[in-house]
Amino acid sequence: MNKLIKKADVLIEALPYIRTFKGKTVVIKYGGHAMTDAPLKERFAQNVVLLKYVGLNPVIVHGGGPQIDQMLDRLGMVAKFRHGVRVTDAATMEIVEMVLAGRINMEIVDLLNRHGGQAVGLSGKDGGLMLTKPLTAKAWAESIEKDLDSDGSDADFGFVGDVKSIDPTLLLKLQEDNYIPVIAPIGTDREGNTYNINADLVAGAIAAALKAEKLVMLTDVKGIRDANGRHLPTVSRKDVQRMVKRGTISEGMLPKVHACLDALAGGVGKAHIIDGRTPHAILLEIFTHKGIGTEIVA
Ligand SMILES: Nc1ncnc2c1ncn2[C@@H]1O[C@H](COP(=O)(O)OP(=O)(O)O)[C@@H](O)[C@H]1O
Ligand SMILES: CC(=O)N[C@@H](CCC(=O)OP(=O)(O)O)C(=O)O
Repeated sequence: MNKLIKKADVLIEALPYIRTFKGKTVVIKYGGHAMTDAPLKERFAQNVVLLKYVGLNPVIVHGGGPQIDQMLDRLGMVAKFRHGVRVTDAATMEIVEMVLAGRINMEIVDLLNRHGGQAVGLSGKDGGLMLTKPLTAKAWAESIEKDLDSDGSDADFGFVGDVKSIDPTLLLKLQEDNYIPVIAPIGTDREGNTYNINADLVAGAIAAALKAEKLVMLTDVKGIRDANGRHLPTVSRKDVQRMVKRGTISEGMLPKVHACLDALAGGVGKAHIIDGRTPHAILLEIFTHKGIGTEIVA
């Protein structure tokens, strides 16, 4: 009996959050490192569908970096990165689009639908959702606060893009009809060139365009660590800026925190970085007092 009462207590703990977030949008970035085994993927889908059923509007933006690497390897092609960005020539772009907008996007849509959601797969190309521009080495250096020229590697990234603008009309229409949009980080410019975009950047831009209540990034670490390796449950915009300057935040965490700060500046309520390998990470972060990851507050 006690066990059953505890179960009810857990549901009740979620009540104030369900009330607060009812009707609000939550953009979830599902990183390739968080898509590990099948049971974890099922739990991800259950979490997202539950959010929808209790009245939130989840929007998924997915990555798939490790899965692109695997496919390139199978085809005998070599994955090349410079400053955390995949150098994307025309042949690599074809594979990136096939893996992200094809395989991974469809897999997530299928998972959500099997768990009772009504998911729709998109890329930035659909319905004029996203306009893309080439990402120059200079712009990237500025965004990760590094001087790329100083180490002699300011060469072009190829078909790598940055978000120029988002038109949320299609997403709002889908939300109105109760669909869950699942977005691959691929877009075009006005000339029709296809670009590969870091999924963190796309998630941040979409969260800002939708003025989402929350941006939740699922990755493969517990959240942000301080200089002594201690987990930080809450950080402010200023804390993050200081940590970036000191080099405490580096590598793959840089585009993530930049996307989070941009989203907050664009009107998003809170950004969260959580370990997507923890079962039920999304529900634990959104519906419990303590949360499990790092929240970044404006
Ligand atoms: N201060 C920090 N706190 C936590 N992780 C950090 C920090 N600085 C750098 N990192 C690195 O960022 C990585 C997360 O980025 P990445 O692996 O690119 O994520 P994803 O593939 O999910 O987009 C972590 O594995 C960690 O090595
Ligand atoms: C330009 C660039 O690097 N694009 C990424 C897009 C996928 C991504 O961001 O995937 P994760 O979120 O799993 O890292 C790539 O090609 O790997």
